[in-house]
Amino acid sequence: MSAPGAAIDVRSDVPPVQVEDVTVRFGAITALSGVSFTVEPGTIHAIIGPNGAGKSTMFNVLSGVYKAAEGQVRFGEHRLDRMRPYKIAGIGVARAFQNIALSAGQSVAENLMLGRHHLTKAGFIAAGLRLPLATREGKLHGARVAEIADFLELGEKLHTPVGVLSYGDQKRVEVARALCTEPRLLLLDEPVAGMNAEETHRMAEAILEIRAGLGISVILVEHDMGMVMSLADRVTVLDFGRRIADGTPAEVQRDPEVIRAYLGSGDEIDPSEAAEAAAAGASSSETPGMPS
Ligand SMILES: Nc1ncnc2c1ncn2[C@@H]1O[C@H](COP(=O)(O)OP(=O)(O)OP(=O)(O)O)[C@@H](O)[C@H]1O
Repeated sequence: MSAPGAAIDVRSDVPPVQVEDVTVRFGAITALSGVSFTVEPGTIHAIIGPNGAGKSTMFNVLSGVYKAAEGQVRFGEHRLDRMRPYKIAGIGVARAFQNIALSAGQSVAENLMLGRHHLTKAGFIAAGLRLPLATREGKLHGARVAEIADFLELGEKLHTPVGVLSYGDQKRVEVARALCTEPRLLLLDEPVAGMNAEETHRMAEAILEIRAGLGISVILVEHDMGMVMSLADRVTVLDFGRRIADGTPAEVQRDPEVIRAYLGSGDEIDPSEAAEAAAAGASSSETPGMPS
C-alpha cells in the first residue's frame, strides 16, 4: 500500500481545484461562509468537521448540486460551481455517494458499465441491437470494466447481483462505478460511513491505490477523523460553515481550534491522539485510528 505523501506519477491533465471564498446560504442559515482551499493535483484532500460544519454542502457545491451565493470553484479552465451535475462527468469529475445508489438487481459488471455510458460512441440503442460498432466498443468497455473491478478486488464478483454483496463490497462497487467514468478528480462522500474496521481498512487502501495507480486527485468528505488522518495528504477543517484549519493531518490534528471544535461537539478526537499524531509527523501512515 502506498503511504500518504508518497511520490506518485500525477496524470498530466489533472489541474488543481481552487475553492475561493465560497458562501452558501439556506434562507437565514449560512452553511458555508467564505471558504477557500486548494486541492493540489494528485493529492488526497479531506474535508472534515463536526456535525453541521458544512461538509455535505461543500460536497454538493463541488459536484454542481448546490450553487454558491458567492465565490467560485475552479477546476482548470472549468467553473465547477457553474456546472450542472450531469455535465461534470464530461470534464473528468466523478462522484461516489454516501448512500449507495446502485441497481441492486443488476450485476457488478452491469452497474459498472453504466459508469461508461457517456464514453460510448455507439449509444444505448445501437448497443441494444448489437450493431458492429456497438459490439466492438462493448468488448473494449467490458475489458476496462473488468480491469477496474480487479483494481478494487471485485474481479471475482463481476457477475454477482449487487444486492447480495456485503455492505463493504457495495461501497467499493460505488467507487468502481465512479472510476469507470475515467475521472481526473474523484469526489467521495463519507466513503467509510457505516463500515466495520476491516471494511474501513480495505476502503482506505483502495483510495490510496487509486491515487497512486491512476495519478488523479481525490477529495473526500469525512466525519471519521482517525480515518482521514492516516489517508489524506492535506485536510481542510470546517466548523459552523467556516474554515478553521487547513494543513497536513498532523498540523490540523494539533490545532487548538480543531481540538476545541471536536471536543465541543462530543465527537471522536482524543487530545492524546492529537499529541501522538503531532509527534509522529505528517508523512507517517501510523497515525492513530488506522491500521498501517
Ligand atoms: N437543504 C438545506 N436546507 C436548509 N439548511 C440546510 C440544508 N442543508 C444543510 N443545511 C444546514 O447547513 C448547515 C451545514 O450542513 P451540512 O449538512 O453541510 O453539514 P455537515 O458537516 O455535512 O453535517 P453532518 O456531518 O451532520 O452531515 C447546517 O446548519 C444544516 O442544518
